[in-house]
Amino acid sequence: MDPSEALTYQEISDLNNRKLEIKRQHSEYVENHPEIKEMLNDFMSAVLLEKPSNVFHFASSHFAELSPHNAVTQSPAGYQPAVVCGPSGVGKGTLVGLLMKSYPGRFGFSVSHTTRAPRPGEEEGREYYFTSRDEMQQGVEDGKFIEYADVHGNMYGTSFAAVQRVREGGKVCILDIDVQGCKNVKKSKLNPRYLFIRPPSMEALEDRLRDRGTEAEQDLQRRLGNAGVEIEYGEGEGNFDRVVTNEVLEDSFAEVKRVFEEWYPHLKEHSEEEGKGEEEGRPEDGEGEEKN
Ligand SMILES: Nc1ncnc2c1ncn2[C@@H]1O[C@H](COP(=O)(O)OP(=O)(O)OP(=O)(O)O)[C@@H](O)[C@H]1O
Repeated sequence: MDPSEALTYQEISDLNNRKLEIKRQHSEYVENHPEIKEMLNDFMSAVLLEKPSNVFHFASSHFAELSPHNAVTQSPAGYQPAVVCGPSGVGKGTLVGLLMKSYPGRFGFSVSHTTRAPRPGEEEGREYYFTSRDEMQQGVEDGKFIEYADVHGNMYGTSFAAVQRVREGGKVCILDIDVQGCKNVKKSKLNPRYLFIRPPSMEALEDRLRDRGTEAEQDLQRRLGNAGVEIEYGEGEGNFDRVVTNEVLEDSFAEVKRVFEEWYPHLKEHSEEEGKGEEEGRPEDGEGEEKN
């Protein structure tokens, strides 16, 4: 080789650094997307089970089931669910409530399972599916839950079947969840759309939580303490399909509507006027019961 073509020490070192940086970015991406390994493992298991003669054909139908295009065009499984995630107090519930009002009958919430006893007035399958700890643990072991948590000695969780029921009703199932729940959803096979709502600043977030007045000081501090890493995760490359900053509510809601109409074009056919009075109910969590 012509010595003039050889790389300088500096160039080699730059190349090595670039290689390390790319490797780091790849690992970070894979770590933030546990569904990749899950998907590949699933594919491998399906191949070994079926032993197809044409692996290319088999792969194309196996992965076609996961494609967002298939999911949003109304397949027998219904519309692809949507995760709305963000730190506590950012305005997820407010924005989701406005969405439901704007598109009556188009969205639904899944009914969670819980091991706590029903309260007076609560109905099986309306507020919750009430179950025993043994039964719920068995369900978790059998992979029936998308996500679950143990809160103050009771288990709560979202089952695949509950989301499926909303989809079968022809509605888009919305999962209004925190970052921890979102990470669990990512480990599951649900394959939803992911929207992250971020606050314009930590000060604005604190003001909102204080003005809402639903948490004691210690709980409020805990929520604010978690918000920093949650926002960092929300802004992380490739972690969410879309990120919306909730500053002026009117503007952020207009943006959220644009995102949803892009994801679910059938929403454009529906106006607020059409379904007046047909407001969508969210299963109430019950007073003082806080799962995050
Ligand atoms: N753009 C906004 N500007 C000012 N206040 C807002 C805005 N959006 C929501 N809020 C207010 O902030 C408070 C928190 O909103 P909300 O309860 O919807 O948050 P959240 O993200 O659902 O919280 P959590 O996860 O704790 O349920 C509410 O009092 C709401 O009215």
